[in-house]
Amino acid sequence: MRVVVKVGSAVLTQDGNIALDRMRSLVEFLSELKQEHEVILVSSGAVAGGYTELKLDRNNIANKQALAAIGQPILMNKYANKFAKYEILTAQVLVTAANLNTPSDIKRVRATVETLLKNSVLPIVNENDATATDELELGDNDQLSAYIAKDMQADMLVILSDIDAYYDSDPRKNPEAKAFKTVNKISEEELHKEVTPNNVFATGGIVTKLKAAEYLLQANIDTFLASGFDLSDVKSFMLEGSHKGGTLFTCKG
Ligand SMILES: Nc1ncnc2c1ncn2[C@@H]1O[C@H](COP(=O)(O)OP(=O)(O)O)[C@@H](O)[C@H]1O
Ligand SMILES: N[C@@H](CCC(=O)OP(=O)(O)O)C(=O)O
Repeated sequence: MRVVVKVGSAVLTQDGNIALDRMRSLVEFLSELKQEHEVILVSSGAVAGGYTELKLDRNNIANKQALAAIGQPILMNKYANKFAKYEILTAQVLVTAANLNTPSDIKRVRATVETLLKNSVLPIVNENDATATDELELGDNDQLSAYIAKDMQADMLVILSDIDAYYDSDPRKNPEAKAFKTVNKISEEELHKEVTPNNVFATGGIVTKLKAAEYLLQANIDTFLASGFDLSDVKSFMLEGSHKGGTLFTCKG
């Protein structure tokens, strides 16, 4: 199986710093996953990583792009060091919308990624925020990870978030909210919900995760949404084949 794993800014940062313990747990999990599957990581956190070093006003687009330029190598350096402990070589793949536009653009990115995977290297993908012409052209990394999953011909997308599942209403506002275990269909109404990200560096909230899952449902690719804080559900699902927590978006069954 080829698996794309997406991790959000909220998971990778804590109290204005990169959350090293969480990153360590993530790297440990991905190293295990990589023993059984081909793995592509889509990691957010460039802007948040930049902000740990330089407190520029994040409401200004040029500042945000500059923060991403500062933060991206910091993030990659941390990943490279942590994966080296498992003797895994990492590679940075930065893309903009233009790289995923036409079949021949996509083919070129895929050739790079295929070569990395064939050589057992872990591709770490992010948007090239520093040079994107519109503000974060692709919108956010939930949707970027869905494009990557489809364009790189992956079998599955895993989204690791600051929330452990998709609920019938925002669990931070409604303590009675119930988690969905499996979702086969996403309605238009759900795709147009209010956007309520839970972190200053996060972008899309649950809506962009639903859009990503919907895009992949159309392509017959499953999406599994689980917590990036506590990896026990994603480990059970991906390593032991046991669905305990987390939401599976699938057209099968
Ligand atoms: N129905 C819902 N189910 C789950 N989370 C929801 C729902 N509605 C709103 N949310 C919010 O979406 C947040 C996840 O999005 P976001 O903060 O952008 O995370 P990330 O940084 O992982 O991309 C949750 O923490 C939660 O506050
Ligand atoms: N490319 C940006 C991604 C921002 C973003 O989409 O964040 P998130 O909603 O936490 O996945 C970055 O690396 O900061």
